[in-house]
Amino acid sequence: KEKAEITKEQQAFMKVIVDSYNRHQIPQDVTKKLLQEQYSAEENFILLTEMATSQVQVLVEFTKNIPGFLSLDHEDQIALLKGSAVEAMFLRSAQVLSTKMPNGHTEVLEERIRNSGISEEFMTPMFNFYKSIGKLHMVQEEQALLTAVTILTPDRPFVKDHPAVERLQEPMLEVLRKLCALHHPREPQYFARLLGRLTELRTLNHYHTEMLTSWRMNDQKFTPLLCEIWDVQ
Ligand SMILES: O=C(Nc1ccccc1)[C@H](C1CCCCC1)n1c(-c2ccc(Cl)cc2)nc2cc(F)c(F)cc21
Repeated sequence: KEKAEITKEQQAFMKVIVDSYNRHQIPQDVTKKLLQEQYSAEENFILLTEMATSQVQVLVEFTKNIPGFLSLDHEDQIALLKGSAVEAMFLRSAQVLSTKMPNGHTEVLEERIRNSGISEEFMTPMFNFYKSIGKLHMVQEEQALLTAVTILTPDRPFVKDHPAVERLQEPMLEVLRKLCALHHPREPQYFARLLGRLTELRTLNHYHTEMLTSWRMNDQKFTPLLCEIWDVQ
């Protein structure tokens, strides 16, 4: 009989991660701002750099609460954060877009993003990803754990002690697997589909530098933190 039920310690472990994820939410003001009006490409770019900078700070706080993360080699901690920040931002963006909104708001939000200044060629892969995340109807615990699993990806560039990261990621994947079975009992493949989204997320990683440098405006300015995290400037 498969160990289906979530044990007491797994519940405690999950609570730490979900509480931290909820505490470290990006203020939904990016959607409020975007729903207010269509900004120029310049204004949207500034909004993106502000949101992305605060998202990285929030991501660091969230990651510090992942059990065992702070006992990893310090350089590996940096490599994991640097390697997952862009994916965490796209994952968060997808979750923001798939949040239930009043009638018509999602369509307006989508329109504003399409006209934000991102060049046309990146719209399809980006919105395909957003749509595929939306179709999963993830519950909050799944979102929090999926973000933690993304951060604890052992094969990021420059990670030295892979096994140490795997040892942290494995219990997370185990709890996530049980959560998926619990919340999506009629979809036995749900967990596999969820992990498949992480592969799609990596492809967005490849595009992100070009998405930024091809933003419809000249001499894009980045914060020092974003220069660190995004391979720009
Ligand atoms: O801010 C953002 N995303 C963010 C959210 C949460 C945390 C950090 C960043 C930007 C907006 C986009 C429109 C201009 C202003 C920034 N954003 C993106 C997005 C991010 C990076 C690149 Cl390269 C392209 C698009 N996809 C989004 C989907 C949403 F539902 C959405 F609401 C905001 C979204």
